[in-house]
Amino acid sequence: MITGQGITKTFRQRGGVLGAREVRALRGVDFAVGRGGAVSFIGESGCGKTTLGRIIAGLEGHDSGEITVDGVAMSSLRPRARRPYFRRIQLIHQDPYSALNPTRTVYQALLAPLALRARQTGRPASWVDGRAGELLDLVGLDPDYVLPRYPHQLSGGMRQRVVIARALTVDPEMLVADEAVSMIDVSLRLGILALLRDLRERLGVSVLFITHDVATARYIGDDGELYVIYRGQVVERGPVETIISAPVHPYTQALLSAIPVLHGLERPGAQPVAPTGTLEEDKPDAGCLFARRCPFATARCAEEVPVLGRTGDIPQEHACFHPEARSVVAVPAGRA
Ligand SMILES: Nc1ncnc2c1ncn2[C@@H]1O[C@H](COP(=O)(O)OP(=O)(O)OP(=O)(O)O)[C@@H](O)[C@H]1O
Repeated sequence: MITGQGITKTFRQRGGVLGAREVRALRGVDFAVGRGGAVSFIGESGCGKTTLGRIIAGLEGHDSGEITVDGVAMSSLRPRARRPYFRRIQLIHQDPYSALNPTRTVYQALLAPLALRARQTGRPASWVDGRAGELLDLVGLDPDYVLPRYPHQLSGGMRQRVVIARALTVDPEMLVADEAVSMIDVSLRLGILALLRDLRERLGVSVLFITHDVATARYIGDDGELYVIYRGQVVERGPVETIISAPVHPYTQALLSAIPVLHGLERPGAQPVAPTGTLEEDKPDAGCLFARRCPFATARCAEEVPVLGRTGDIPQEHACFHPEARSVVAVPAGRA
């Protein structure tokens, strides 16, 4: 189980005509991902998703809050002692080409981490070759074809499968997939998403999926949880199917309205919820962060901060004073 409590992160950006400024990338994010579980963080560009993924994978520090891995608080350990824990959390980047060294064959890319793994687990060096083949099989690649090849000789989908196989060399507990299919040809995306779902079932590895596209989040697993994040804050959280079929936060509704196709959810008469303004415009931090763009905001929203939690008989958690399941759905394909 990997958890985060109250994770905050502020970047200080220097330069530019406006001089230095602070960007509050994360404002107290809580999450929990159990063994074999699937959690998706969705939100528009700049909402803090990538920052969160990097913090969870141990690649970026945070200002306050706590990450625990199997009950061990990372803040209680020295940086060196944290490494074996963070090694269990492997990040899959959106660009598989830049993640692989172009001068190394797939065999060479897998050799180093597998040799290290063999030493760590007391296995003979001969184990490495067999394991490389097993891992490629597991990600749906033919080892004989792929092992001697360089990244440029493979398709984008195959390269991403190699990256996933390499992440599996350390027997991870969780894969953090940051827009893992966004740079892959549309025809190959579903295959990668199905692979991640399959790995959850076969290996019990959990998947934390970071995306701006809720339709892809669904494929990771219907049993998954969705976290909708806006300006560094989780505004709605719950089972993926509940949130997609009955979102209650106006920001989630706006996100879903922006999706051109969501098969099976097109309802006649549904009206898209259109947020007003842009992300940059709503600078003030008082009250609800979404208030200035929200079509349903009242005076209360500008003054009081809504806290993530449940109200009434709404099943999912939300941070909104006026939650209401609205019929938002996407414009069917071709009519966007
Ligand atoms: N290293 C950094 N230095 C300064 N500011 C940063 C840094 N990394 C991220 N930011 C800022 O933090 C905010 C959140 O960025 P982040 O990349 O986490 O968002 P995101 O939701 O992943 O967006 P995208 O989908 O475009 O990658 C943005 O305003 C970004 O400009």
